[in-house]
Amino acid sequence: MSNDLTQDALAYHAEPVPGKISVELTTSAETPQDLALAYSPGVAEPCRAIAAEKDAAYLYTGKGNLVAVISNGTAVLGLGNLGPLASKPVMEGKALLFKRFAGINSIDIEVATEDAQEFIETVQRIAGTFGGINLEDIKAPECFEIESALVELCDIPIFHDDQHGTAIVTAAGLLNALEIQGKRLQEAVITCLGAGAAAIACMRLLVSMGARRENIYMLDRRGVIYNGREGVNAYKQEFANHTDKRSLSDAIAGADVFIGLSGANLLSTDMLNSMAEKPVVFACSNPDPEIKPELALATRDDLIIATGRSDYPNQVNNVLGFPFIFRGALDVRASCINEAMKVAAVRALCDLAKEPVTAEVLDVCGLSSLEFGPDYIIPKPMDSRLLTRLAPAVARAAIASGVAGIALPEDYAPVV
Ligand SMILES: NC(=O)C1=CN([C@@H]2O[C@H](COP(=O)(O)OP(=O)(O)OC[C@H]3O[C@@H](n4cnc5c(N)ncnc54)[C@H](OP(=O)(O)O)[C@@H]3O)[C@@H](O)[C@H]2O)C=CC1
Ligand SMILES: CC(=O)C(=O)O
Ligand SMILES: [Mg+2]
Repeated sequence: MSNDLTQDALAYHAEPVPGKISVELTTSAETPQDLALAYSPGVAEPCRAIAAEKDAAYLYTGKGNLVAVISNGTAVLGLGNLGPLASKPVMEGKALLFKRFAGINSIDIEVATEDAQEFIETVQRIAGTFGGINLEDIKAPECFEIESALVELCDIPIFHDDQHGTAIVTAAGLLNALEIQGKRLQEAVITCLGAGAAAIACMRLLVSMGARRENIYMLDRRGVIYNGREGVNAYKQEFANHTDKRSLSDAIAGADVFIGLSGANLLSTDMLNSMAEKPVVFACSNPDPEIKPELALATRDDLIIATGRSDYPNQVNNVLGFPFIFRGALDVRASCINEAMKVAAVRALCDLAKEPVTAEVLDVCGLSSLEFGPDYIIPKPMDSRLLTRLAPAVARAAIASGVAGIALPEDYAPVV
């Protein structure tokens, strides 16, 4: 890679052919006999079988290993409302990650509407084609209504990645970072900048895992969300606090944890200096974090910092979650991705980070050594054990919580 990220990134997306994904055949289509099976007349047989029993679609079509990545482009990374077409590189990117890390076929679909009901109806009508649906980069608060409606309407997993993928990876990274800093989630004071899809879901999961609701200060563009503030939607209201803190400077003074799910360069060095000793800073806005790691580390040396990016240590990004969570869910034909499955993924991620890093990962990262500690709180996306640890943990949790459609084979070993 040269020093010109813009040129490199555009060239990467343009060559060898435009985009990042393609469709391949899985069976022979070379002879008239092949075509007589693949198309007319043979194709009528699986059609009849599926018409008689819909689960036959899992036997005779690609449905069971196909996930749609669906967006309307209203919250593209931290870039804002770029619209559906401009979100396509991100959605193709998610499809790439599904295939690369979990062997899941994935197609991006960009829906041209900002109306929640229109979006729901569009997705509901095409949902049966897929084994699961990954909603992506849909802004809050519409994303909450969209996801819960589709969960009710569809019998396949519907998963808003920016909510739950992010929450799972953030919770895992935070539990490990706090352990290294000698702190406990139950006592940690958490300042969360951002009150959208990712922030609300992250704070909800942290509370369900032991964080104290009253120790969380959530902020949006207008500052701290406090009891009695006007114009606060129901989702933000869940995190309204009894407090006279109003600004980020007020809310971050003395905090143990900063979680940024907002926008670029919003955390100043003065704010960082005002945090408690041994703080944890997750500056997770993409592509540009709330504070650059080099600036944060130059400001104080007792912190642990993570970002959402691949080019710094400690990548707290939903890529560590969604491919493997869907792999586990698809492999047992789960009807949804529930809390038990999410918590199983958090635990598996936490545990994997404490195991020795493999030579394969060190090699691909260009490192000679790496171990659990301030610069390694969470596994690297290239760690092939993510698949073999997270997918079975999620699949078993689906079975134990009664949402699996089929049993897991005893010798289950997911491969890409
Ligand atoms: N690392 C990771 O894995 C992930 C990172 N993210 C990042 O999180 C961010 C938010 O994404 P998402 O939740 O999907 O988007 P949403 O549009 O749903 O939410 C954005 C939130 O950020 C707040 N915000 C934006 N700018 C500021 C600001 N200057 N000061 C304070 N708050 C601000 C908004 O405030 P208001 O409500 O007032 O408009 C809103 O609450 C993005 O940068 C995204 O890249 C998201 C998912 C995964
Ligand atoms: C990583 C991701 O999904 C986001 O930043 O929106
Ligand atoms: Mg996203």
